Amino acid sequence: MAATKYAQRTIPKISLANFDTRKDTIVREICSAAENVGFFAIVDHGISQPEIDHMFKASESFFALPDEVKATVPWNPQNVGYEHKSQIRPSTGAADQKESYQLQFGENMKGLWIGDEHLPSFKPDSLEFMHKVQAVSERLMVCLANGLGFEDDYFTKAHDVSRPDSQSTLRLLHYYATPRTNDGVIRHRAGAHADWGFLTLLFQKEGQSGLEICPGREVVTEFGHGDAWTKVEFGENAIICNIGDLLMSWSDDRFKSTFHRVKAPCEPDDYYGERYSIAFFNQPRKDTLIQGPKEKYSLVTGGQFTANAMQMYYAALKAKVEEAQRPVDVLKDTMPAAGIAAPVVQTVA
Ligand SMILES: O=C(O)CCC(=O)C(=O)O
Ligand SMILES: [Fe+2]
Repeated sequence: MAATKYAQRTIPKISLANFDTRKDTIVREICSAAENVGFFAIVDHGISQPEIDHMFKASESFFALPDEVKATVPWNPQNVGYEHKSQIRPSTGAADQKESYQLQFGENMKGLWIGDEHLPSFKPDSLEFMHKVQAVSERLMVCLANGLGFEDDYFTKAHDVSRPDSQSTLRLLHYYATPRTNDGVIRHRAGAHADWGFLTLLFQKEGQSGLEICPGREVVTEFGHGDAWTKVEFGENAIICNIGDLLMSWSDDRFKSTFHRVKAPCEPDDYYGERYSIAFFNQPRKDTLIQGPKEKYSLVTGGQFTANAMQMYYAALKAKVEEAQRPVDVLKDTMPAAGIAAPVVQTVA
């Protein structure tokens, strides 16, 4: 197999310290990163390392539960719950070798919080962490709105997590250790993709590397296959942020939604151990009206945008699976792309 090509690219690291007095500088830095790379890291964001470590501990405790206990909170198309090895990406046509548990703030979680008898403080601890990540997201939303010429609270109102139908999602991820065998099988972790939502915030653990990006989606090959990738490596106190497809269209393509992946370990220097990460997907309310300041794309609601994205996703996946001559049936139980709430009726038979 050809060695992966890598390119040195600078992924900006932006401090949110003294936000109120430095707001103009922070807006400039965030908008420039969003326009040029689509990825940036934030530090001095106000969530302490012990708070992040505590959430990772909760995540590890959840994934360490017996399979039959995890099966009591199964994933459903509202994009909540537990799944393992069920997410097939259009870029690979094969399931990611991971398990994940998705949590939301509102009514979609009914019956899907792991029971107190298994993990007593899991729900309150997770909700507390989610509200902290939401608060950081709201600062970024103020900057992004400001940069696009909208009122400061334009995006925060569209992502109000106190609404019962809020769709923003915290996703706990656990990638299994990959055997160092030389059998030619690629064990995908998170196959190359772009996120469909508004803005993703990602927490990683020191030493558990693997996240890579391939910017310039308009010029790279399909899903960046064969293109040059860049490793995303920051200390664990940094939050990695990336623009999703929704914000790309909401900004008339000014801000870039970028291909990224967690590399399938296959070369000697790759990281083969297990990896835990935590992603927070900001998703707008279903009734939000979405249109960029230049009206490049027609007006859609948050709900319509999601449904369109889902349709495109399943069409791409179907094409990939057919190309690999596997029965389309395998799509029946697949979960949708990252950060998106699927419609209840799936579009692929
Ligand atoms: O686990 C990671 O580091 C990335 C996950 C990701 O890109 C996603 O779930 O959308
Ligand atoms: Fe992603």
